[in-house]
Amino acid sequence: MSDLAPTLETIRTAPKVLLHDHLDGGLRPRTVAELAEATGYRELPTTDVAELERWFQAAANSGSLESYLETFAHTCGVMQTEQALVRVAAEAAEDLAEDGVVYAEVRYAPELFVERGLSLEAVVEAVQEGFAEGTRRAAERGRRIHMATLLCAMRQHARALEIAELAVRYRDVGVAGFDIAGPEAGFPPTRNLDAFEYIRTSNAHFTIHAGEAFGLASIWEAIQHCGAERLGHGVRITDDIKTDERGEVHLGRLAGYVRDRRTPLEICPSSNVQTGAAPSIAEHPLGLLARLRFRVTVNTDNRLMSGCTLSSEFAELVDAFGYGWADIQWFTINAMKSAFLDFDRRLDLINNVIKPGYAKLPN
Ligand SMILES: O=c1[nH]cnc2c1ncn2[C@@H]1O[C@H](CO)[C@@H](O)[C@H]1O
Ligand SMILES: [Zn+2]
Repeated sequence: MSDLAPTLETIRTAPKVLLHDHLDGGLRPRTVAELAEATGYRELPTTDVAELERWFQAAANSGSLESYLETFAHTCGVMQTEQALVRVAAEAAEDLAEDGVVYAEVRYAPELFVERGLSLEAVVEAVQEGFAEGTRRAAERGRRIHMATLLCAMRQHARALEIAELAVRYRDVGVAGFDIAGPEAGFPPTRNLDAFEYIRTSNAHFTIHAGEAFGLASIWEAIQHCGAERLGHGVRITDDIKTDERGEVHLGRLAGYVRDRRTPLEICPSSNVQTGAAPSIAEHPLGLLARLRFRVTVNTDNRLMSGCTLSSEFAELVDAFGYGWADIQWFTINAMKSAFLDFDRRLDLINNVIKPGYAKLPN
């Protein structure tokens, strides 16, 4: 492994794994503008591409999850046709592959794309077609990426069981799991118990956005009542970790449980700073959680709203915490171990793509 400190440029060449990325939070700014024009969406704050890019980041930089989420009205607004969905999904696969991501689970809520009459099935099929197309185009440029899909239900709507059924119905064609997203405060995960039970009894996988805008109660419900396999964000688990006067760290029972069970935390540093879940990257709880050997993974959440890539998230962590290549490989293998992919294929990616990739980094 290279002795040189990782830089944005070299991180881009290393194989990476992404578990938490929203399709409707990752559009290219130019695509938002072009799709608005093509589909007759008139609500954009501006049609100038550079201004639009700045607008999304500034508007998402709001300090609260609720106002952060308002920016999605515009991305979802331009994603109401099959063609638009195919294009957005294809570009997502291409952009991730170009950034050196070798395995990605990209999520979205099908119920947000039915305003102009698409069925939930048509939405899923369009996105799968786009992922296949983007994967093909990336391969032509010598980039291999495996794209998997997670279907989200929105916490504030009451369609979770229906979306869970959809996820199971499409599991053999690339839908790897289920999630709930949207505002956390006031919408505890237990409102959707029937959906989670359906997923579990179908031997399917799910993660839950929990411990981002709301604290321990949300994480506890997600894990102990719903049976979540992973936590979307989960950063508020630090509310159950105390450091005493001597500097010794003590885990409460829930934090201990999460660490003992190796429950993966899908941490998204820049997004957390924007929504106020963390004060800054340098003070982000990821540093403590990684030091305590929680199963930490690094993710983008919304590349458009945060103006980030997975590589830029790692580069920020390198600056803030002094991480080296061994740490980046650790986060990457953590993510690959936690993926909703068959065990033999996870092992294959770890042994035949990730480890050799880090072994031959430039030095
Ligand atoms: O960090 C987040 N926390 C909760 N919900 C989110 C986050 N980022 C995006 N979404 C929500 O998930 C939907 C499906 O992709 C998006 O439309 C957005 O409303
Ligand atoms: Zn998210």
